[in-house]
Amino acid sequence: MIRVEGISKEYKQFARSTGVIGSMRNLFSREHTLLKAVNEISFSIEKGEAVGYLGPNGAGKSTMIKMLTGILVPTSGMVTVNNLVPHKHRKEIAKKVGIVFGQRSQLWWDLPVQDSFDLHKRIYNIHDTDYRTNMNIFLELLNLKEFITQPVRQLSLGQRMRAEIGLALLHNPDILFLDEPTIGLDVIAKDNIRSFIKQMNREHKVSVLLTTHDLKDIEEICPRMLIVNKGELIFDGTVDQLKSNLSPGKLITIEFESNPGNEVELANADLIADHGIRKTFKIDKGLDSAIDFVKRVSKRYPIKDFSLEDSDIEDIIRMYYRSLDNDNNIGIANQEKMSVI
Ligand SMILES: Nc1ncnc2c1ncn2[C@@H]1O[C@H](COP(=O)(O)OP(=O)(O)OP(=O)(O)O)[C@@H](O)[C@H]1O
Repeated sequence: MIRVEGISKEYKQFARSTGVIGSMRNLFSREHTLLKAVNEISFSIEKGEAVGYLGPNGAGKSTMIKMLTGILVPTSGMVTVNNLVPHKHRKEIAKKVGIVFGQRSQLWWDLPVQDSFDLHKRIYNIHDTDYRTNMNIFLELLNLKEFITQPVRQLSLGQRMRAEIGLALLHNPDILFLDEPTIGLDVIAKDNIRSFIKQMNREHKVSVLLTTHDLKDIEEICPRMLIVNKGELIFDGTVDQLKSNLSPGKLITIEFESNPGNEVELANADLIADHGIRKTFKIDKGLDSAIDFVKRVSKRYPIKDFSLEDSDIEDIIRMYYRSLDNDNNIGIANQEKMSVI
């Protein structure tokens, strides 16, 4: 469905001098440097997949979405969406994809929301039956009925985003590109948007490619994620793979029958919180060693209860991004690069 082969995008970045003399100089000299915003990236996305596209600021995410939707022309490499080259077949591609840019609107600002949907129907030549079916779905699931007659400029951010997503899906596209769809939304609005996107993906088989800084978006919607850094693809795998490869460990909280003091056997574990009979340990490896640890401890000290916690995905990604900054990607990032890509 989406094929990206060795795609790169270079931007010319012009050096601009400041001050009056500098401004005069800018008129005549156009010195520039080349920035590789996307550097030889390859991946493919199959029908019905939901993929998160993740990376620190400036990693090249929006640039990739713009190339996939035909807004930008790649400097080199091949990209096809439904076997079409996006920048050469913009009209045909537009019929097959829906696009939502969190920071930009596709709705008509001064018109009631309904008018944007009616205009979209005409532009995309949507059949009356399809239009009615989809409008009914969106009125209910996105709760558009709450504000469908209001001008777009009067909508809250959450309402506007619901309308944007409905509009992007009105012509039954095969693929939905979302560039930071939950940016600036409150927790409830984010939840609503996520469950709607998930439903469209799972039930209607709309493929989804989503860029975001909110890892909950990825966790909720996308079983697979691609991570980019400085234009390069550095991870392609599932959220669970990333978690198990990078997880700093599991936390085990044990409630003892009585306080065992400092004598608890600590092999393979760090004591990170000590509240007498309740102690929390961090285990470096996976689930097996955590259970082994509990078994071992329980043989020597009577245990009332215990609980296991995974590291939060936010912690894992934070650690991953930090490792990218260190030692030119030596360490976790490179191990990951080798083991997953
Ligand atoms: N039109 C442009 N001209 C020159 N440089 C650009 C242009 N657009 C983007 N860039 C540069 O390309 C790099 C990648 O930008 P891009 O917007 O794709 O990153 P991003 O991952 O979407 O970032 P963010 O998470 O901050 O939105 C950045 O260094 C940016 O400054």
